[in-house]
Amino acid sequence: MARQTLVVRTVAELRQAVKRFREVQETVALVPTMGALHDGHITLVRQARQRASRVVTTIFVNPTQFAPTEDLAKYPRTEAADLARLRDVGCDLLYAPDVSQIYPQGFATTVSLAGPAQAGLEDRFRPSHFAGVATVVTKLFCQSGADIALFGEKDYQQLCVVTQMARDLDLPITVVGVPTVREADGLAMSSRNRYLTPQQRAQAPLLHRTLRQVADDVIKGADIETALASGRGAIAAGGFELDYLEARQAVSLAPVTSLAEGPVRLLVAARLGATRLIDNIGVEAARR
Ligand SMILES: Nc1ncnc2c1ncn2[C@@H]1O[C@H](COP(=O)(O)OP(=O)(O)OP(=O)(O)O)[C@@H](O)[C@H]1O
Ligand SMILES: CC(C)(CO)[C@@H](O)C(=O)[O-]
Ligand code: BAL
Repeated sequence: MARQTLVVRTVAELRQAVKRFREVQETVALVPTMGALHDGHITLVRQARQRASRVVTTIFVNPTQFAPTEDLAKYPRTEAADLARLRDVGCDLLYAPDVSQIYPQGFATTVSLAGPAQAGLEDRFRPSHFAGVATVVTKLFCQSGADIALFGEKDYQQLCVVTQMARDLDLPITVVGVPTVREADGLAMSSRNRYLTPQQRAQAPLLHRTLRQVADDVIKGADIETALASGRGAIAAGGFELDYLEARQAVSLAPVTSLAEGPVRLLVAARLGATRLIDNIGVEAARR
């Protein structure tokens, strides 16, 4: 039977609801999102249900992680449909705060960290992005008091940043990564996929195909830089504007030049017209 999904919009209501869960010794899992929910998000909620007795999903399009040139204003907002999906999957609570609940008047603190947040990659192209993410995620952790929080590997650098941040700040929460959910043709599910024209949608799976090809080449013994150079060529030939295609140590995100320094993660970001897509795979996982 589908569970009821209660909707709350203030910190006080959120705390009250979580306190009620705690009174009967429930464990609470948090799934932070920006809404426009797809099967990737729903997989996070399903995994959350397996790992905790209560699930809180948050929908908040966080302004501080968008640069002024980015898509904050046009970011898809589909709360009624999102709530229906959350009800179907048995999420207990939707926390959909107004901006004043997260950044009340006079808010003056930013959480920023070195390590994976400054490893280049997304940070090179979105320089204030991870400070915005780290700040809002810290707030959501503190406001909810959840025991665990689930994040998708699709945003791999974000997962590394949040994991490091929780460890560095002794936040009393366990961060759990969930493998990327893909369309049948390999495209990583993303709320931004809906911006793609039919022609761009047909081009988009090339990103994942190229990641797999580079991984295969490296596994067969190719030099990592040579395999990446050929991957970069394929992505450009496929009509993308490439931001980066790089190999990194999977935990620290430090640059790597050989599998011996592994585990190795391949990460890519590229644009089709105005739409920016990201993806990544583990080289060792591609062996399977
Ligand atoms: N395809 C996916 N598989 C697994 N997790 C995902 C997937 N897409 C998003 N997530 C995770 O869902 C959480 C919320 O992400 P978000 O709401 O930004 O969705 P998104 O689809 O990544 O949106 P965007 O297109 O803005 O990047 C993040 O932890 C993110 O990594
Ligand atoms: C983690 C997050 C919800 C913080 O705004 C966002 O970056 C996202 O949706 O991945
Ligand atoms: N999925 C990460 C959120 C962002 O791109 O801003």
